[in-house]
Amino acid sequence: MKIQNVCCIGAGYVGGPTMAVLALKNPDIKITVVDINKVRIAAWNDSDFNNLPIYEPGLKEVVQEARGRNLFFSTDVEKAIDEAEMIFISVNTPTKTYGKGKGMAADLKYIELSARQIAKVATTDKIVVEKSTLPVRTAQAIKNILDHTGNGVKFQILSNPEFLAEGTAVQDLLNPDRVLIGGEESEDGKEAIEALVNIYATWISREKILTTNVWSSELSKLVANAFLAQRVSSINAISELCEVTGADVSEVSKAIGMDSRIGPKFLQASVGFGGSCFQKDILNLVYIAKSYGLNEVADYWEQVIIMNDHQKNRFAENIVSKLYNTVSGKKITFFGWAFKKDTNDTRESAAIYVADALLDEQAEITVYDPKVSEERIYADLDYLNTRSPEENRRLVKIVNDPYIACQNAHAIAILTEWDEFKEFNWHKIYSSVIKPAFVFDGRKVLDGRTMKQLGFQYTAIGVSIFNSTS
Ligand SMILES: NC(=O)C1=CN([C@@H]2O[C@H](COP(=O)(O)OP(=O)(O)OC[C@H]3O[C@@H](n4cnc5c(N)ncnc54)[C@H](O)[C@@H]3O)[C@@H](O)[C@H]2O)C=CC1
Ligand SMILES: O=C(O)[C@H]1O[C@H](OP(=O)(O)OP(=O)(O)OC[C@H]2O[C@@H](n3ccc(=O)[nH]c3=O)[C@H](O)[C@@H]2O)[C@H](O)[C@@H](O)[C@@H]1O
Repeated sequence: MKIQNVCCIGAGYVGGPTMAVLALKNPDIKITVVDINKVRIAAWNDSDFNNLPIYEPGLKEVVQEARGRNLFFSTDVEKAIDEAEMIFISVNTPTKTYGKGKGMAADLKYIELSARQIAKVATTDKIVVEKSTLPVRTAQAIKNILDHTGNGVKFQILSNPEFLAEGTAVQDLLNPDRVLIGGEESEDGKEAIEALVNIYATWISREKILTTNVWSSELSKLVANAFLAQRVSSINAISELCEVTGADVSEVSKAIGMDSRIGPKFLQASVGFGGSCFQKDILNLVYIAKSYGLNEVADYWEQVIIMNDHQKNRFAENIVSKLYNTVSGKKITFFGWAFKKDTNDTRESAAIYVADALLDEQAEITVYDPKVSEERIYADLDYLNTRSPEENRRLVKIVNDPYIACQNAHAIAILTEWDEFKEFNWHKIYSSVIKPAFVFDGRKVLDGRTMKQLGFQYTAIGVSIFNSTS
């Protein structure tokens, strides 16, 4: 089966870049990405490619080439569904904030709405592809909704989870470790799988395209994120031990990572992992395990989140204790607000929680982040509901110049590992801050020895206070 018309519901961090690359590599397939968010669609269609709603290195160039040729962004959801032979569902699946499973389970209301909309509009047979990250067995629910439309249309459901990481989305899409496609084991199922394999095979070698049953595919996505987050929590747990024993966590990471069975990636100690998915997907995994009565399994994975919360808290506590047990009325400069470098995404960023803890202690915070907007930072703080929006605006200032951000600061905290922080004129910064000049490096981006030579009281995650050389 040769697919000629594809629709993707959801023009977010996954739908936008994924479909842009699919369109780039399949110029003969018409791909329409739809969203109910008019502002987002307008930004995808902006004549200035610098105004795309998502910042990802290389994305602008891909959209520039494909948009208007075979890639389209639209708010006309029904038309795009009707015309498509294959429909990707790439809507958000946040943690539930109400009712049963609150704070743990995935909220599938946007998935259900998408399925209902497909059921309502479809007049020809469709392949529906789960691109969003979903609890295992969601395909069953989608199939139930679709199969009860009563209009004779046949649907095949595939699971095709996305493994891209933000900041490297385009590279990850162009050169993925693997593509995973789960489908029904029937003849129709196999045909649907093959149709999707063919789309990816235009640029990815077939050995990297893995096909499984639907449930393995759905579950593998949750498990992949859980394993990755577990590595971060594991090394972060060790970072605390390093701080009290004189070991240096970077040296430990290197030493263990050289064992080919462990490997060097994802062993970077930090102020805690953020991002829209790690926490949400592990909580979802925990919820699923509990719902099957697998309490030990649930407890095991929950510990990854507990450790991550602890890491964020202790970073904030350390700042307070080093600043003579009070930050009340003191200016703390944050370098970085995004959850990692090279993205403007701030969802679940450690910076939000560290800021909240310091604001509780009556600190005044000035933020510099090269990509995150002022509105976003205030929205993140307002969302917590810890204090009024007016209070957040009074206590938190956002500036575009890192040197102005540091003037008269009592401490500088590094929350995101932006490369440019290494290139700053730290000598100039030293002269403008209040002494002793404290720097708390939550990402280990700076060279400890140089910082100390410049006169800073420099503390980094996972480095012992007794170890003055690193
Ligand atoms: N952000 C990431 O790096 C990754 C995310 N994922 C998964 O992909 C899914 C999507 O994530 P993001 O793209 O980050 O979310 P997002 O929030 O950036 O985008 C989702 C979009 O779907 C739209 N939407 C919701 N309901 C709709 C409907 N009924 N009709 C039309 N549009 C609708 C929203 O307006 C929004 O623009 C989630 O399940 C997430 O877990 C998977 C891999 C990576
Ligand atoms: O499902 C998802 O949303 C995606 O989640 C992660 O991607 P992402 O969250 O974009 O970014 P990561 O590079 O995984 O980083 C996540 C967080 O962990 C932190 N991290 C990562 C690695 C590390 O060694 N140390 C560390 O603290 C990062 O700073 C960041 O806050 C996964 O890497 C992707 O494979 C997956 O598709």
